[in-house]
Amino acid sequence: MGARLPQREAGAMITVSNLTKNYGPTTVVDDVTFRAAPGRVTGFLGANGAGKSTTMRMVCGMTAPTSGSALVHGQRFRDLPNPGRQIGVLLDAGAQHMGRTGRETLTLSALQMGVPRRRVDEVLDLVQLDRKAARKRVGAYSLGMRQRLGIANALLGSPTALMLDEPANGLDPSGIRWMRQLLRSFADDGGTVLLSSHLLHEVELVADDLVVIAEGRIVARGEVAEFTASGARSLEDVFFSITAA
Ligand SMILES: Nc1ncnc2c1ncn2[C@@H]1O[C@H](COP(=O)(O)OP(=O)(O)OP(=O)(O)O)[C@@H](O)[C@H]1O
Repeated sequence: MGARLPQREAGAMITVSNLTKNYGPTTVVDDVTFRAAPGRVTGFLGANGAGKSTTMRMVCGMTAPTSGSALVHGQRFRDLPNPGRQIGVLLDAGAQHMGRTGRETLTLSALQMGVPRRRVDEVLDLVQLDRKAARKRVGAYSLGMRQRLGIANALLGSPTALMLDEPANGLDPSGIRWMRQLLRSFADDGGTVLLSSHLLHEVELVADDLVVIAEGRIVARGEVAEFTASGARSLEDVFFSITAA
C-alpha cells in the first residue's frame, strides 16, 4: 500500500475535456468537461440514457470520441503501458465470460497484467467472494456476485483510480453499504474514484463531488455539500429541479 502513495500524491486523476459523441445525427454526449480528482469520490449522476456509459466508454477507449479528449493520469487510456495497473474499470458486470469460474476470470487478468497470482486471493477477500463462490462459473452468479467479481477485477492491478459504471446494480443493501465503504477507503487512501449512478441517495452518501448529466450535457457540477447547502433541500430535489430544467 505504502509503495503506491507517491504515485497517488503525484496527482492521479481522470480528466475529460469537451468530449462529444455523435451517433449519426444524434449527439449523445455533448461537450462534456469534468475532472475526477485524487482522494475524492466523484459521482457521475444522470437518468437512464443521459450519456454516462458512453462517456465512460470514451474514457477507456472502447468508444471513439467524435471530438474532445479523455486522459487518465495525463495520458490517453490506450497509451497507458499497463492500463489495469493505473485504472480499474468496471463497465458492465454482465459482460464477463459466463463459462469461466470467478477464480479463472481473475487469474487470467492477473497474468495479462503481470500481477502475482496471490493477488487473486487478496481481491477475492476484499470483495467478500469466498472460495466456494470463486470455484463457480460466472454464469451461475447472481448479478450482485458479478458486480463483486467485476470490482475484484478492477482492484486486481492495485490501480490508483477506479471507474465504475452503476456498480451498485444487483447488490443488496448490505452489499451497497460494503461497496460504499470500499470506495470511501480507496479515496481516503489517495485514490481517484469515478462512479456513475442513477441512485441519487447512494451517490449522496459516498461522493465528495458531483457531475450531473442530462441528455448528454453537463447540467451541474460541484461538491456535494454545495448542492445541498442552500437550505434543507435533499439532493433528490436539487437533481430533479436541475434535470427537469
Ligand atoms: N452504439 C450506439 N449507437 C447508437 N446510440 C447509442 C449507442 N450507444 C448508446 N447510444 C445512445 O446514447 C444515449 C446515451 O446512452 P448511455 O448508455 O451512455 O446512457 P446512460 O446514461 O449510461 O444510461 P443508462 O443508465 O440507461 O445506461 C442513449 O440514448 C443510447 O440509446
